[in-house]
Amino acid sequence: MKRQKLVIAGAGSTYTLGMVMSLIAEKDNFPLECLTFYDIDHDRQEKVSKATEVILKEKYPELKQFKYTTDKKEAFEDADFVFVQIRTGGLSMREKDEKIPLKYGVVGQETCGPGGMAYGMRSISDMIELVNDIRKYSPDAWILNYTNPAAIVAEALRRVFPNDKKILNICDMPAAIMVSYASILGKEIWDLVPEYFGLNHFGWFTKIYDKEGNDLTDDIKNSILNKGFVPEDSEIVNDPSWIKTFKQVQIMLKDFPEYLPNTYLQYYLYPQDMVKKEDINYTRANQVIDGREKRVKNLCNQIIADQSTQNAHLEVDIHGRYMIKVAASLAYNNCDIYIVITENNGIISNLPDDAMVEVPAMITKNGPKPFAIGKIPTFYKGLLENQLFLY
Ligand SMILES: NC(=O)c1ccc[n+]([C@@H]2O[C@H](COP(=O)([O-])OP(=O)(O)OC[C@H]3O[C@@H](n4cnc5c(N)ncnc54)[C@H](O)[C@@H]3O)[C@@H](O)[C@H]2O)c1
Ligand SMILES: O=P(O)(O)OC[C@H]1O[C@H](O[C@H]2[C@H](O)[C@@H](O)[C@@H](O)O[C@@H]2CO)[C@H](O)[C@@H](O)[C@@H]1O
Ligand SMILES: [Mn+2]
Repeated sequence: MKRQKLVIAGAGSTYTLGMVMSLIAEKDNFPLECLTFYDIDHDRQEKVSKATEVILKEKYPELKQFKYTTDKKEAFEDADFVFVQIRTGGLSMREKDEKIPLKYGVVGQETCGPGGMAYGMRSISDMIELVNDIRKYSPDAWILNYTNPAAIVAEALRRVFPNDKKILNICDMPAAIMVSYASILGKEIWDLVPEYFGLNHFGWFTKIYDKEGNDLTDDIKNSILNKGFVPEDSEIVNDPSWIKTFKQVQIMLKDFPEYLPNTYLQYYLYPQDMVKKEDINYTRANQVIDGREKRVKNLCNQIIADQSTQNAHLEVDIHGRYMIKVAASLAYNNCDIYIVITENNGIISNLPDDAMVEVPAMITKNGPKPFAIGKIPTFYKGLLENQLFLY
């Protein structure tokens, strides 16, 4: 099995430690030769990197090299994979994306509505620059992108790099939802096979099967309708905001019983309720700044001070694991099925060919091979087109 040269761009991210723990958990499936961190913010990246050095020394001694840099050439030369997770403008701009629309009684959310559009406008130029930089030094590397708003970023990258077939945008939300389905069913997420269609943060599960082909959709629906729905992934299981969001899935399913909704549909189906629930003086950005960002910083400080992970609560999460599983399937032609964002090209036959849709695909070394979905019902087509025509 060829060992991979991986770069993480935006390595000062709050998600990097989870990604590192997931790389360790997946080392047999996606073995690394070297790992390089790249970020434009030296100090932010250095803290995460110093902690990562300790973690890797303990848990990944076979890794040949780990380094971190703000130099593009040093970062991107000779890479096999680049995982991208940047946030242009940082969490302080996220705060504005959320608070300004709320001031006008409109949904204030980082990937939906005016805030999502503003974040999109910021992300696009950095992402285009980053892809050009990566391509200068590694024309053949796979670029797997998590940077939000993934729907808008995917659309921009499709337009600017139409011939680059090694850029793949993904989102962890369908996978995080499937972790909760798996828990309902007493199974592992990797035992489930989804049927799903939509745009990023705007889609529906139409079926969930097990690997033997048994249809488990009604079991999941009945459980949600009768017992509610809760997050189960380690990163969000105890987070009050995510608990509230998952709870809303029961209401969505009661009101729209045909398919199982992505959690983000709450902002589109109940915008005024969402606005009412928000505190304009303390939005999600504030919660993340005071929560995940501080927690990760403290975790890094603890590991660096101890030069050990013995007092650190480190967890593997679905966010990290999902991207690595997709990467492994691309690298080794595993032909696993994952939900990814890809050009429609007839997959949803009554949506435009050039739409960037989120659908299940077989992930091969030649890229994602999405499965045909055919015509979607008018209601969903209308909702999706409303979004598409905004772009
Ligand atoms: N697609 C998904 O489902 C998904 C899931 C989780 C997070 N995300 C996205 O991942 C990104 C990171 O989230 P976070 O909360 O950890 O943010 P963060 O602010 O903690 O980290 C982002 C890092 O990116 C760096 N950065 C900013 N611009 C850069 C550039 N041009 N080049 C290199 N580095 C740059 C920052 O310095 C920072 O260290 C965000 O875009 C977020 O929306 C996406
Ligand atoms: O409000 P945040 O910053 O906590 O989350 C925003 C992101 O939410 C989704 O990602 C979840 C993910 O689904 C879950 O598995 C876990 O890893 O937590 C993430 C959030 O913390 C969404 O898919 C992303 O696009 C958002 O960035
Ligand atoms: Mn997402």
